[in-house]
Formats: sequence, C-alpha cells, structure tokens
Amino acid sequence: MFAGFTVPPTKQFDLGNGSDLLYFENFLERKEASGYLESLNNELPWIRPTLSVYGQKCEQPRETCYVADEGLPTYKYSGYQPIVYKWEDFPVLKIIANAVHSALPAAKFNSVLLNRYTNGNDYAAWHADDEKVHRVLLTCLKLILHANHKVQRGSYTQRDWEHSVPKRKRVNGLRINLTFRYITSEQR
Ligand SMILES: O=C(O)CCC(=O)C(=O)O
Ligand SMILES: [Fe+2]
Repeated sequence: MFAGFTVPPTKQFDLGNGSDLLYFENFLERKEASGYLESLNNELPWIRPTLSVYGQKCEQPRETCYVADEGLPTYKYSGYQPIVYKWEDFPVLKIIANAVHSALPAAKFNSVLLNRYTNGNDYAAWHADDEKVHRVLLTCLKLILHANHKVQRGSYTQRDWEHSVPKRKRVNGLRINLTFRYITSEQR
C-alpha cells in the first residue's frame, strides 16, 4: 500500500478492505531507542485523564500526551479532549517524526498520540479508533519504544480493527507507544 520504503518491512500483512500491517524489526538502534524512551518519559507532560465510558467516569488506565499541527479539527475520545502541544515543544519528537518520515516518505501524518504504560498494570481495553467527528486515520504508525520495533498499521487498520494492550501482571517495565495519525474532517 505505501510505496517507497527506504528499508523494506520485515513482515507485511494485507488484511483486506484497505487495511494492512507492516512490521519493521530494529527500526532504531537499541541505544538510540532507549535514549528516546528516556527523553519522552522525562520531558513530556503526561496526564492520566478522567474518561466517560458508557456514562461512567473512570480514570484512563495509562497516561497520554497529544501533539499536533495547528488548526486541525478537535480531537476528542471518550469525553476527553487532550491539550494540544506543538511539535516544537519537544525536540525529541521531531527527531522521531523525521526518522519515521524518511523511512516511509509516502505516509502522511499531522499529529501523534502518545501512550505511557508505567508497568503491566496499565492497559488499553479493546477498541477501534473510529471517532466520528474528525473521522480519518489514513495512516497510523506505532512505534513501540521499549521493544524498538515499529508496527505500521496502514490506512483503515486502526479504524476497522479492534486492538488492545492487555494487563501483564509480571511486567515491570515502561512502555511508550506513539500513534502517528492523519486527522481530517473530510468524510470518507
Ligand atoms: O499503546 C497502544 O499500542 C495502543 C494505543 C491505542 O490504541 C490508541 O491510543 O488508540
Ligand atoms: Fe487505538
């Protein structure tokens, strides 16, 4: 689906109906990845928001930070509207975004939602990223830093396929996930 890789994906799955999944093993050098992980962990203003799910208030079981171009349609999920930070606020994010962009020049994104899981008690319940208002997730790039691998879910994968991060009682380590998104109000 996305032509023009500088390095071909390690694994590639066509999921049908405009969704695909590309897996890049060792996308970053291990040392580089742990440096980014540390900077993101220490420098970002992480928030554990209160969400409304089926009319119930609950604390999100992971922390979040949202960075986007100016002037995009409002991004909101489960009754929560994240603070919009600028790319310039966090130099490390610009470096990661540039690395992603040079590996996949055809993949467009204008925002990134980051999720921080402090340990295996934090989780993301099964969901699809199918928010109706701004609608389009053309491209989602997931860069999971602790494992130093990048999974790209192309086109509609994130919207049409449910996904989750389950609790893992025996996991003590930190996990930071970056989902690069293309947000637009155009209906598709
Ligand atoms: O951390 C992950 O891999 C999942 C995050 C996610 O699905 C989301 O933010 O929509
Ligand atoms: Fe998601």
